[in-house]
Amino acid sequence: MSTQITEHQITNDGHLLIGGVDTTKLASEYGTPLYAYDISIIRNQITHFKTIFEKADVKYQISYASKAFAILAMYQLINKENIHCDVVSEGELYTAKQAGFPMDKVSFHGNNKSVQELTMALDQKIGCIIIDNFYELDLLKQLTQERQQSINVMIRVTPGISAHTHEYISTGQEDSKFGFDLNSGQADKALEQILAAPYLKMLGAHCHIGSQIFATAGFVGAAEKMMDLLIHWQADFDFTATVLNLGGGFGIQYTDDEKPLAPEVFITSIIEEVKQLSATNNFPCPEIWIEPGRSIVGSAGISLYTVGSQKTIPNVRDYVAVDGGMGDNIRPALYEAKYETVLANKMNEPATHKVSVAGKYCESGDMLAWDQILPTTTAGDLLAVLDTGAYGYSMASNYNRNPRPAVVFCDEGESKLVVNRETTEDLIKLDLPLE
Ligand SMILES: Cc1ncc(COP(=O)(O)O)c(C=O)c1O
Ligand SMILES: N[C@@H](CCCC[NH3+])C(=O)O
Repeated sequence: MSTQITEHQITNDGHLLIGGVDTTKLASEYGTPLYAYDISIIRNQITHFKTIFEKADVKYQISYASKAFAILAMYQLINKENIHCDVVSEGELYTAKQAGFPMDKVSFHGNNKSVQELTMALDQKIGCIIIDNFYELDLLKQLTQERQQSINVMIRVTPGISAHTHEYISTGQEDSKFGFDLNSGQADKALEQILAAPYLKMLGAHCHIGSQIFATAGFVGAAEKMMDLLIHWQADFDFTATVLNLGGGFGIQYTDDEKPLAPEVFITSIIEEVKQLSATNNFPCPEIWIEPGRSIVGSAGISLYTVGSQKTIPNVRDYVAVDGGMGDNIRPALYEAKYETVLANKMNEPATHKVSVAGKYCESGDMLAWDQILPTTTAGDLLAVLDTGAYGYSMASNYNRNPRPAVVFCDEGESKLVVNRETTEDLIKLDLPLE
């Protein structure tokens, strides 16, 4: 069984609890597949991040990377925790707005923001636009000039740091679609243009080296390069940045053999580097922003499925199929991501069988987990995939015309439905008949 589940999370009759709620009750009340979140984990993680900065006595901002999980209730939850968030699309910005999230606490990311998106950001007077490229910079100069409206900006820089993670989620290397390249001087050119633009208020620089990172070296290297950049900007452009945004990417534990560093290890090493370079260069210590996504929501969520068919190939493999798969969690198919699973209705039964958990989609690659040691599995059992809170529901699709699952928040033994299950009628809502 996963080391991440303690005896407090199991009922006497062997049912997995989440946020104090029996998962078998969740399944019968809301159906499966179902995303269930223990929201105390989200709150605690945010408090934990805050405490690290407060102990270090530096100015900081935590900006939740909402792409990890972006629904109305999530924006409302993080607003209660009084942190910022970043959005990457009109849809995320709209959801945050509808959730009543304060627009001045929103930053906007993206490597190809449309005129419509930039206009919406200006209409909503959001906190900051993180400019990614010269095309966007030109658009924003033009729009702010026409509207005679000022807006805070930062630029995203690719610092030339390779994070040791899956290449699809590595973003800080020079050869990346994101950001202004540092080595060729693009970042300096962007700064000059911003300083000359009357309505763009430059806060500082941003970088994000990648996601699911397990070592501090990349963050420390990025902090060093970014501080060098800010010091150079002060010396050569007479511009003193007030914000250094070092992005997200802090890795979490998905499987027993992964050993991620605690957030304090990452954050403390970043803070120390920034503080030390500020002091030695007589540069005012900038406000340090981070953009954690996965590390805030990942371990708070599980996906619940009902077991259906099984297939045994003698001397090869036993497959157990569930009623969801790559439509509600694309990560195993996309990144070969690994998860731990449990039989949520048989937590006290001995785990004796090695099985691989297949989804129901028409793709051989639609597997949720390989080689799981579970109790004897029968049709109707409730299977939980653990730690699916980040980039699970947010990357869900309707492939094979499967409706997307419902989402519930659980806390202190109570559950609340926060996203309805899609229906088959919903699936044809946008379709138009030929005749
Ligand atoms: C700019 C930016 N910030 C923050 C994040 C959040 O990363 P993570 O969920 O790994 O913390 C991402 C996604 O990788 C990102 O692209
Ligand atoms: N979607 C990725 C994370 C990186 C995306 C954000 N830049 C994942 O599921 O691991």
